[in-house]
Amino acid sequence: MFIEPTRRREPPHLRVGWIELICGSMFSGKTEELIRRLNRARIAKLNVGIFKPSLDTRYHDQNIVSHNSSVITSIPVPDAASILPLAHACDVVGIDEAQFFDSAVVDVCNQLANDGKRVIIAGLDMDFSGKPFGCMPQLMAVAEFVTKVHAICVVCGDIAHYSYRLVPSQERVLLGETDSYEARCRRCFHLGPDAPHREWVQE
Ligand SMILES: Nc1ncnc2c1ncn2[C@@H]1O[C@H](COP(=O)(O)OP(=O)(O)O)[C@@H](O)[C@H]1O
Ligand SMILES: Cc1cn([C@H]2C[C@H](O)[C@@H](COP(=O)(O)O)O2)c(=O)[nH]c1=O
Ligand SMILES: [Zn+2]
Repeated sequence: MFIEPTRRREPPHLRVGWIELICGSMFSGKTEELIRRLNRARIAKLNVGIFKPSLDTRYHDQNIVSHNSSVITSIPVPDAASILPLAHACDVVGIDEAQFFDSAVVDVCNQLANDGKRVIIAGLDMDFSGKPFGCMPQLMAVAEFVTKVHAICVVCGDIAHYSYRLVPSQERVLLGETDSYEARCRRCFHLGPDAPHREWVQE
């Protein structure tokens, strides 16, 4: 488990910020981990701002919802630059679905951290074809802390780090859940549609 660096309450001109990146496949717990860290920052009575790309309206316009139904309210923004003015008064800035943001998201995170804010940003590191997604590689490079979380392969039960697409679309952006994606390990990802899913085992 990630142990948060302590944030002392220095005067604003002495504050040092940083970037924490949470990455992994779908169903790996990125959103749960983001919500956990943001809730703890709120318990510490820090001013927390939470943002997501307005493109992602899967469950709710404003809420960020994990696959396990943890919820936190966020501000949907059309692009990364829109975060800066909205985060002005924040001590901690949370950002979900980083892979959908434009390339300015890297500068935005750097500016926020340079301004003394703790930035916690979560996103898919690979798309459905196993290629690095959007600005995630750049974010990994500039973040002080990178946490890679893993799902469970629904085919064989091993650790999964791929998001396998179950529908034929080749579009990079295709919003969806278990209807269109499943978590798979390296071996089962490459087995494709013929992967033999294990049966449920009754105790
Ligand atoms: N294949 C899977 N592996 C692990 N967790 C899964 C899987 N399928 C569904 N889940 C659920 O998804 C939750 C994680 O959801 P979430 O934080 O939204 O993940 P992410 O943001 O990485 O997609 C887990 O706690 C678990 O309840
Ligand atoms: C792999 C992959 C995923 N997506 C979409 C599917 C979901 O709507 C989000 C990821 O959500 P999560 O919080 O990580 O579960 O991204 C996509 O558009 N393209 C892809 O290749
Ligand atoms: Zn597997």
